[in-house]
Amino acid sequence: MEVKVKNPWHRPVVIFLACVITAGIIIMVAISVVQYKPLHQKYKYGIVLDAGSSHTSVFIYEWPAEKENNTGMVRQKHTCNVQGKGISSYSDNPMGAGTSLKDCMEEAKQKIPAHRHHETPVYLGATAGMRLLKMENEEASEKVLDSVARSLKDLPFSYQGARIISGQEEGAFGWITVNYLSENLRKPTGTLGALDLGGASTQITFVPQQEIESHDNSIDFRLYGNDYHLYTHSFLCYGKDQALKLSMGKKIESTPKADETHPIELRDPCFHPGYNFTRTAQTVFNTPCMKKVKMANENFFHVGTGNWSQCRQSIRKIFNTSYCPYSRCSFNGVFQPSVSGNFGAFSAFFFVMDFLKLTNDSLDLTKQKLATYCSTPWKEIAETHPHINKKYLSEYCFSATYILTLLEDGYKFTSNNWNDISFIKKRKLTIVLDEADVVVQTTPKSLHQAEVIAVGAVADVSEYLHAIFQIPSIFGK
Ligand SMILES: Nc1ncnc2c1ncn2[C@@H]1O[C@H](COP(=O)(O)OP(=O)(O)O)[C@@H](O)[C@H]1O
Ligand SMILES: [Ca+2]
Repeated sequence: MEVKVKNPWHRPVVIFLACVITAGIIIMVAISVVQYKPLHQKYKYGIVLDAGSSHTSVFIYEWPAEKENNTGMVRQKHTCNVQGKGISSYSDNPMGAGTSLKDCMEEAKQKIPAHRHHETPVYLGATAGMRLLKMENEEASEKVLDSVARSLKDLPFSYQGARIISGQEEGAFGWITVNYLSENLRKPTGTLGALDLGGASTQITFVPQQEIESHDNSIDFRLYGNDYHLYTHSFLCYGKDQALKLSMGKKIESTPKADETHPIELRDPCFHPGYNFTRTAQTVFNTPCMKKVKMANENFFHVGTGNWSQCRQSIRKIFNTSYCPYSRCSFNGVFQPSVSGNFGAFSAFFFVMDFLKLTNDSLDLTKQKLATYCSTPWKEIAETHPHINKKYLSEYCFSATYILTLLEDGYKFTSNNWNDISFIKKRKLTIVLDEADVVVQTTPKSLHQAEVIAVGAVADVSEYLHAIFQIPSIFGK
């Protein structure tokens, strides 16, 4: 006979187990609810590194994965400034270039949800600092690029490339950015020309009113269903840091030595009275922008005299306007149609003019204010701005005078069209995507490749970024 043994623990165990299972279900539901939210935010991301001559910035873009009403807003979700100098400064320690990106890329990992990492494209574009390093020491420039590439490939993101972009591309990107910012590409109204002042190069890009006489200065785009025919030029060595070296180099070469035992005293009208520093000639001549000189190991005294009109004269000497193989030139024999329409001036154009509060004046008033500023004693300037980086602070007089000379004597802006230039901070980039066909193409010689890109309407930003980064292949470089 079978005896049913009554287990006294049976009911409590069942109750206990039921409780545990219920609690488990609640916890699991709670976890999935919490996780459900980001999953259903459905954003996509892209990362672009702008490796400038003076520093590298990391931009994270974000846009809805599924476009509602066919419109997708792309926003710059986050910017991170890489600590230290630009990647081209790592020529003696290439590994350091890759390492320098670590903190910002760690931040990118935090800002982008983990489940999106693998599909997030990451691009690095290096500008004029690396162009100069490549001219000076190609092997070193390759090592630096290898090092940043390796560091980006080590991340969970989708590595798309790290390369030096051409001056033409840089001009084109600047123009596209300025016009995206002002939503001009979506309106039938005119576009803004773009003026970009970096440390090592400067770019001018606009829709010309006359025929482009030199092939190298022409780019053709199709964006949002409109065709654009642009003039662009990038002046290598005419960013404000290289221009300062060019201008100081010229002064040093024409300064007589009092005697063999004393260093040269460079009396510099572009620096404030009372400014006085000892420098090595190496800091001026260590650039492929100038001929190597013998005195590179010598010291010189850099002494400010604060005279705006003399400063202007000295800066004019770095622009060669004595020859022009075309109907019109800006300087150094470079073709340029006359400037027309409105311009957005950004990067160092903005930093400098904004610091000096010179963004809203007439050309004449700008000159008057600048003359007063340059003649202000260095002690007074330094006391008024104790928290501003001393290098920037000491150079604002030079930088602003250079900006005026470049715009007036170089690009031929006049007091009549000076106020067509708006000094703009690149605001957070917001790109509105609807059925945006981003098509980029250029001269007939590489039309084949251009057509390949032209076939597909750009569905989302990663493709837009891709298209942008493809420009060089269309340029046939
Ligand atoms: N707050 C500031 N004041 C003055 N100059 C600045 C400021 N911030 C950045 N700059 C300058 O802006 C320039 C930026 O150039 P960068 O983009 O690094 O070089 P490039 O585009 O030539 O590769 C540099 O000359 C840098 O010193
Ligand atoms: Ca730049």
